[in-house]
Amino acid sequence: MVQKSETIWFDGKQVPWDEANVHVLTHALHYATAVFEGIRAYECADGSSEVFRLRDHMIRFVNSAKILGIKMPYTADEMTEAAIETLKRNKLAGAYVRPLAFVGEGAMGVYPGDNPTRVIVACWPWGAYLGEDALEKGINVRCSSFSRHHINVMMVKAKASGNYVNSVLAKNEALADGYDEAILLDTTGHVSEGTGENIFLVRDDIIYTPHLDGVLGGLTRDSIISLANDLGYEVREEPIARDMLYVADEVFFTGTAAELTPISSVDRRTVGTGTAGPVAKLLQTEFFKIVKGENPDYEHWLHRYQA
Ligand SMILES: Cc1[nH+]cc(COP(=O)(O)O)c(CN[C@@H](CCC(=O)O)C(=O)O)c1O
Repeated sequence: MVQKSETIWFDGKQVPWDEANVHVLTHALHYATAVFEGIRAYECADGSSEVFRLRDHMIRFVNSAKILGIKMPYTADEMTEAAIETLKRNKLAGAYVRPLAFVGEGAMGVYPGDNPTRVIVACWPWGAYLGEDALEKGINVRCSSFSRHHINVMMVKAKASGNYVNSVLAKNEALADGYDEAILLDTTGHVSEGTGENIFLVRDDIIYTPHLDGVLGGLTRDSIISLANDLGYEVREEPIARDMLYVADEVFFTGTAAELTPISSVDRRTVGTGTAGPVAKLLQTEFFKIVKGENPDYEHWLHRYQA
């Protein structure tokens, strides 16, 4: 259950959590005409807080609406301020931040007509996305029987609510089969991404990740690629066949909610030694130093605030 905070930013106003409601004939409830973001705020060692790559997330948020043709009444800068206002109003030093823009009530039917776009920002504490042990010990995953969207069926660069029906189907199947998470292949059978994460593998100290064509342009993926390059690793963005995962030295997920989560087995095949490998551990350690404001080289990624 989500741990409630006091208020939610709703169309420009702070509204009590339990009063942030909509009508059941809200267009987006029926037709998934909605886009969202997942952002994390972290409490830093010096007592301040920061929101990781906040403006980059809000640029993606506005672009997601543009891709879906949903009118967006606020700019990325206005949404950036709305997130900070809501974190401070709720005195949250660390939190998960969820902006959502959705087509409201009015006309029904596939065409949303001139129904209004409603926009919210909700913030709440959210710990380890895939379980407390996951970050340390890794998780067991399966390749899903569901393919990731073809890039001309769903617009995967948009963080669109409708894209997540595919994720829910894959996640439900994986959990029902005794796994922690699913990896989705694309319609050509190449490795795509997780239900809510990007994916990386390591082989002979070279890091591989699927190219951006068919996956959400993850900001954690982007950050880890920059960090890996800065640490001297070669990162190759290229098509990856499923069995490359089976013989990899390391495999791991990245995402705002998942942060950097090692994968210990794929389709019941142990990855490397079955625990977090040295490259994943190094990147995870350095990533957490960055998001907690302990590495000044990456200060430009941090939007500081005082809860
Ligand atoms: C499909 C997908 N791919 C990659 C990513 C990683 O993107 P980024 O967060 O910018 O590094 C996410 C984020 N998934 C968000 C939603 C999770 C949820 O269950 O809701 C998140 O991690 O916040 C995805 O949903």
